[in-house]
Parts: sequence; structure tokens; C-alpha cells
Amino acid sequence: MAFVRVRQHVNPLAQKYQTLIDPLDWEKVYAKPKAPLHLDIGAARGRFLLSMAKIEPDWNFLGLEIREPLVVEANKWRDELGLTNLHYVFCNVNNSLRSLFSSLPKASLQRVTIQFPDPWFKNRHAKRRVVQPELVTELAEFLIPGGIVFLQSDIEFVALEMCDRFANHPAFQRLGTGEWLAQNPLPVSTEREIGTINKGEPVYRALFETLR
Ligand SMILES: C[S@@+](CC[C@H](N)C(=O)[O-])C[C@H]1O[C@@H](n2cnc3c(N)ncnc32)[C@H](O)[C@@H]1O
Repeated sequence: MAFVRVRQHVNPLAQKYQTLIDPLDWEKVYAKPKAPLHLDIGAARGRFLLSMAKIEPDWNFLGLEIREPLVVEANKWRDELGLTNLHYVFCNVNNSLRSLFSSLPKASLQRVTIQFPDPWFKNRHAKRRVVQPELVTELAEFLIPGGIVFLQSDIEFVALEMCDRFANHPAFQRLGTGEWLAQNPLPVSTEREIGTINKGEPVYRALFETLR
């Protein structure tokens, strides 16, 4: 499988990423549009979802990614494998969720993963980080009661900031003891997670649930 070469980071605040995305026609996207939906934010090359879609054929999987060539490539691999429960969309997740999900069958969105989002280390770039309070509010609106959000990062301050933003929203409660999770509860690791573990570096993980 040849990999397309792309820029490592793009600035989500740049003008060209402010275009609003059209709602999806879910009947055309998935063979079973009413199946539970797992959303992966910042899907990159999409390998995590590709494996998940094979393991859980009764779920639908949606990957959102701001680097368009990766999305084109991931959808090509999906087609080659004939997976009808997997789709990738090129968008800026910070301005697209509401439009994207306005047509979503009721009670579909059940699981969200945000894994190793770009850290944007400098304070003056903090607004470029994916988990902004507005994103948390939108997820609270569309997730079912009892829906799950799984967060992980290799940068502790990013993990802490993500956790604070979910903990500060009244719709979410953190699961577990409040310590970082020792294990990934999902059956597939992301590319970034495997790289981090192979370097012997820590991974900071947390689970949140929407109130029932
Ligand atoms: C460090 S990579 C991690 C990829 C994958 N989740 C993993 O764990 O291997 C973060 C990904 O999020 C994407 N991303 C960053 N900001 C985004 C945004 N506002 N909307 C959509 N995708 C975004 C980046 O382009 C990049 O592919």
C-alpha cells in the first residue's frame, strides 16, 4: 500500500478551512444508516477505523480529517476492501459537526474517539487545538445518553486540557477513578499510539460518558 505524502500540520483557523460542509445523505453513505455510529476526530490515514470497521460490522464508522489527500486515500482503501460501514470526510471538525449531523438518524452517535490530537504547544496557538468548548457542546448535543467519549494523548497537558473541557460540561461525567486509564478499552490502537508505546513513552487516556 503506497502512502500519499502530505504536510504534517495545517492551521485549522486558516481561511481555506472555514468553508462549511454540506450535510451528508446517510442513506447513500452506509449500507445500514441506522446502525450505531462511532465518530473518530482527526482520523489521519484512517487505519484505526479501517480495523474497527472490520471487527465491528454492526457499527458504522465515520472519520473526520482536515488533510484532504489523506481522506481521499482512506476512502480508496475502504472501497478496495468493500467496507460499507466506513466513511471518511474532509472537514474542519471545529466548524462542521452541526451541519454534518443535522441529517443524522436519531440516536445514532454512540461513541467518539479523539486520539493524539495535534498539541499546538504554544499558548498563542491554543485556539488551533481540536477540543474547544464549542466542540464539547456540539458532541453533547448529538451523542445519545450513555454515549462514550474516549480521549488519549502522548502530551499530558493536552490530555488534561481535553479532560477539563469535558468535565466542565454538565452533560459529561468522567468514568473510572479520575486516574489515567492504564489500558486502551478499544480493540485497536492508533498509529500514533503504537509509535508512542514503541518509544517507551506514556499515553494519557480517559473515558467520559454522557449522562443517562
Ligand atoms: C497527530 S494526528 C493523530 C492521528 C490519529 N488519531 C492517531 O492517533 O494516529 C492528529 C490528526 O488530527 C487532524 N486534525 C487536526 N485538527 C483538525 C481539525 N480541526 N479537524 C479535523 N482534523 C484535524 C490532523 O490533520 C491529524 O491528522
